[in-house]
Amino acid sequence: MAKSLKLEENCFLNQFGNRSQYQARFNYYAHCQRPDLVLGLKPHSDGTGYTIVLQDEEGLQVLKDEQWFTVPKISEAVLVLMGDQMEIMTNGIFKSPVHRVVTSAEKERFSVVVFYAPELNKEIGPENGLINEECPRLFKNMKDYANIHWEYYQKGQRALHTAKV
Ligand SMILES: O=C(O)CCC(=O)C(=O)O
Ligand SMILES: [Fe+2]
Repeated sequence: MAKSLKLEENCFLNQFGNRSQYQARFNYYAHCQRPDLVLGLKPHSDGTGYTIVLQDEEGLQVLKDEQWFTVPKISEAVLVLMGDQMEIMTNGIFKSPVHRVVTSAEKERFSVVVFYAPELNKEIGPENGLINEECPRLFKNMKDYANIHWEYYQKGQRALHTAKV
């Protein structure tokens, strides 16, 4: 990811720190008789650096231009979703998408999700190499963004605006 932005190869790894955190969540979505009324998971963006998703059935949807797009099921493929903290570190270049999980009347669904986040109490912020006259700094340096994200998540809101300059 750093190379794709012509940055020093370890720059994001350095921001995550030596004690960066991996957390795994195993999700089970039962089939549901009223998928028109019931979501598996409400719309949100992740407060992580990035998130790795393995799904056995379709159901995950990503919001783009006010439309929901279903992530296709590709066997043996993992999906990597950018989280809010990568949006901050890339000064808004990599977008942390709003996503949700819908239910199905026919199929149950399992997913394994790994959340990768910077170490606790580690300051992160936009890479200097991505800030210039044309692209001014969009985000502040922050510590423990995941905690702020969680407070907003519980209210069904995004937290990214709290990191804006
Ligand atoms: O179950 C999934 O595919 C995604 C779950 C998810 O978005 C999350 O746990 O944050
Ligand atoms: Fe998520």
